[in-house]
Amino acid sequence: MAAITMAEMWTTVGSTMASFMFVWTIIRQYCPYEVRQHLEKSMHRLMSFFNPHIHVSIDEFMGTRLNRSEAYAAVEAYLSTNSEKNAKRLKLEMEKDSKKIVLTMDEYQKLTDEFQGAEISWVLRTKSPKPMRNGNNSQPETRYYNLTFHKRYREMIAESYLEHVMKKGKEIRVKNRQRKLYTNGARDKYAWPRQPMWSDVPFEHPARFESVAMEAEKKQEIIEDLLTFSQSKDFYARIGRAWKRGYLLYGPPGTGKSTMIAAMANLLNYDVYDLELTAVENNTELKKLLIEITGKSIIVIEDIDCSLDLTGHRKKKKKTEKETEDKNEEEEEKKQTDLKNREGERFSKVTLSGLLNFIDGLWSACGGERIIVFTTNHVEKLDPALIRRGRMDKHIELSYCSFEGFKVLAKNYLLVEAHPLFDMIQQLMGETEITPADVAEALMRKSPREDVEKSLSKLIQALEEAKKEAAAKKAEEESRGKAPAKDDSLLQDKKETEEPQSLDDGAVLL
Ligand SMILES: Nc1ncnc2c1ncn2[C@@H]1O[C@H](COP(=O)(O)OP(=O)(O)OP(=O)(O)O)[C@@H](O)[C@H]1O
Ligand SMILES: [Mg+2]
Repeated sequence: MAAITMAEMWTTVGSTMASFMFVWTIIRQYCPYEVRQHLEKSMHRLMSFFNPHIHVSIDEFMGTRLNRSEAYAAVEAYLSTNSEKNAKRLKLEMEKDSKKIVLTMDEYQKLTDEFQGAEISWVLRTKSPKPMRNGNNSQPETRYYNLTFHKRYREMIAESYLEHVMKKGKEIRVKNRQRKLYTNGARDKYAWPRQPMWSDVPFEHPARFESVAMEAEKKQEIIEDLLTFSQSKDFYARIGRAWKRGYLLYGPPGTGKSTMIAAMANLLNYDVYDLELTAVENNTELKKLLIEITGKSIIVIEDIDCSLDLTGHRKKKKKTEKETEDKNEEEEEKKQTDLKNREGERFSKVTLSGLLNFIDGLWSACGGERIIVFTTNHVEKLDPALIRRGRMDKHIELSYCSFEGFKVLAKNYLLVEAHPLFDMIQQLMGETEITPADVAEALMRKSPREDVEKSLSKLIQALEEAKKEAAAKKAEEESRGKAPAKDDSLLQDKKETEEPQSLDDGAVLL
């Protein structure tokens, strides 16, 4: 008897639900949008009166459809790890600028999360946009995440959980994003519509610190320095300094300066902005470029000594030299006008002070978390003001290959850690200088038949040649040294008339 009553009850519930759904479908179809909205709102109000749960919605777009909400993207990333493990209906997505495919929860899939003892549930829903006045509904549905939790956790969710979701979500997005290599050199300034200040390509350099030939201790010190910097947001805020750090990489060509920059970017997961100073017209343009640079980036100025004449040295003003100086200035002016007029000639007015402002003036703090790297083959040519600590905080010399450096390359290129020929290589390396680039070239396999022994022999040959060359050069220098040094006095005079100039240098002509 009871079973029959139960069955009857379910039939009644079922038919009531069916009637309700039927009526609701008719309402949805035939009721004007405003009435429907009104009914929905009233229903929500009625339900929330009895419901102990709080709902928070996070829309995909803010204001216009063009702005995808940062919060939505962060939630999506945060939930992606949870979805991969727990959701049954997933969607595969590959976001613009992301190097990884992401599995996100599908619409109406529910996911639960736990935080400080609270159970939180997330659902991805869609909502139809408001129809236009003419009744057309051309806009697609928009998505939003709905977050539900019990009202007793209200404060905790608002104060800690949402912050936790945003932080974790942003971290995941940074990890998954496709890093970029930007350059300012390839822009046509007169093109219309205007081209962006920086053009970019995906940054895919494979260099790693493990493969950089360098003494282990020195390498470790650089790695620690970089990691400490990237984790010191609070420290920099506390001491009142912009969150940035300058590195000066110097050494002969082929010693791994550019390779190290790529390794730095890969270690920290930063973008790289390769700033071509010769393509920057003036300080204002430099400032504009700087504003566009986002955080988590390495700004690189390669061969700073060649980029601009930024040494800041100028002739001493002696009274007796006044006339010559005037004449020189006239000539210089003429030279500049000639250059300006020459078709296609670039005229850069980037000054040393402009560059210094770029590095550590008021403008340097915008964007946050950035590393500035200068590379040069001639550190002695640079103005001390440019590379003093605080601007270029860490000076790293990359020099000729040491035996320890060679062992890194041998392990990397030949997969060997020891070999009978190593002793001979060590001895030769103590007698002559060879760049890591030359060692790498010798160790590079040129045919499938080349084995370890052959590669090491090629290196020994390269070392012997380098030794011979160095001996020949030394002999030539010695023979020149014996000849009367006719230019020495002149050189001395020149040195005396030069002195470091203050930073208010004028325009520099390229
Ligand atoms: N320290 C190193 N460790 C590993 N490989 C190196 C190292 N130095 C040079 N190489 C190899 O030599 C090549 C040239 O090196 P890289 O371009 O980094 O030199 P560089 O110091 O930037 O030279 P330049 O001053 O001419 O710009 C790289 O492709 C790399 O394979
Ligand atoms: Mg280089």
